[in-house]
Amino acid sequence: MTESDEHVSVTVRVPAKVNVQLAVGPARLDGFHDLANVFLAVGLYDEVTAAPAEKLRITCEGPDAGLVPLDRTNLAARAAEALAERYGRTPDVHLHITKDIPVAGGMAGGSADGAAALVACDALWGTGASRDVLLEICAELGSDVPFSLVGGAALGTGRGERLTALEVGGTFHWVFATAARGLSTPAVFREFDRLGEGVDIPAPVASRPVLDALAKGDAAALAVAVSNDLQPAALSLFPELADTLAAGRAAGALTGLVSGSGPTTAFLAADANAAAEIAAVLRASGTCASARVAEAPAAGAGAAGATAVAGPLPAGPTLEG
Ligand SMILES: C[C@](O)(CO)[C@H](O)COP(=O)(O)OP(=O)(O)OC[C@H]1O[C@@H](n2ccc(N)nc2=O)[C@H](O)[C@@H]1O
Ligand SMILES: Nc1ncnc2c1ncn2[C@@H]1O[C@H](COP(=O)(O)OP(=O)(O)OP(=O)(O)O)[C@@H](O)[C@H]1O
Repeated sequence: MTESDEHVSVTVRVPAKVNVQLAVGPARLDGFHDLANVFLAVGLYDEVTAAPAEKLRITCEGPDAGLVPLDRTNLAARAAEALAERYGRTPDVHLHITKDIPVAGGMAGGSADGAAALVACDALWGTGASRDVLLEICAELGSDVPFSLVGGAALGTGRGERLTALEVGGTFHWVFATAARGLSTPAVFREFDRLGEGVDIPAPVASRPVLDALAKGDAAALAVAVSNDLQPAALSLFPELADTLAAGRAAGALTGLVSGSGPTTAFLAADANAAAEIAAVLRASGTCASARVAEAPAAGAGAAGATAVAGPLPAGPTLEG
């Protein structure tokens, strides 16, 4: 950084996700599960701003900021360290997270911040990492992180990190009901294993009706086709979610399902008006902490337009000066 770059900062916007299909295979020897994971990026966003600093520092603002770790376990910090290590530099960066994605909600909030931090540091440091290198680092950080980089819709195979982009033929209107407490992703996978003991679990396969409904932008067809193999495990650990699902369906949702490992519940609506109505009914139902509307698909952290560079501040006299 030269002196004139001192005030440069890079801000990257990154979306949450919902899984419109989450087919889970048996536990692998490494403890992970093979998936057929159909990701859809939705318009609830975190922002990560990277600015030069003497050493790695994380700050966070937003209603759930108190739940976010500010040490090196934060996925944004891990992303900065991974990129710095790869290019032989020090991760001398201040990462500020503006958090709007529910924490520990099954919407890949931490993964989103990891992907956004990677893109922001790459731009701030002028690293020029290729998309393949960024995707490789994302996959090291976590199974959901590559998707946060690409956004849109994608099929994730392996543990969910191997992505194939999917076509989306229209806008989908969603409502997300957040819960008063979080669920741990490893705990939900463990519960999946416990519930499946003695059962022959087939290898996961992507659902043709899900892919076709996405490609056509057909909400009614998608509502019939969605599935989440982790839902019984999430409901087993968090039985009250059944009340939220019932309330959203009664309010006119085309379908309701647990988002990923939960406990956020996701409701598909016929249009924007229906989504607003379902959110209002859910808020009044007493079965959730909050209800938010969001449209899909949304662009990922690596998309053109997701990155904004600010500064350097203009030289010369200030207003006071
Ligand atoms: C539930 C989903 O959010 C659906 O998109 C993801 O599969 C979870 O992705 P993630 O939070 O990025 O997960 P990771 O950080 O990679 O792994 C956290 C833990 O979740 C479990 N895990 C995760 C992914 C996977 N395919 N199989 C697993 O069993 C493992 O116990 C792992 O230790
Ligand atoms: N940047 C971050 N934002 C939120 N949580 C983070 C972050 N970095 C690390 N964490 C840790 O990760 C845990 C899971 O948080 P996160 O919001 O990513 O859950 P999630 O949305 O359920 O994840 P996923 O859907 O990918 O399984 C948190 O409880 C927190 O301890």
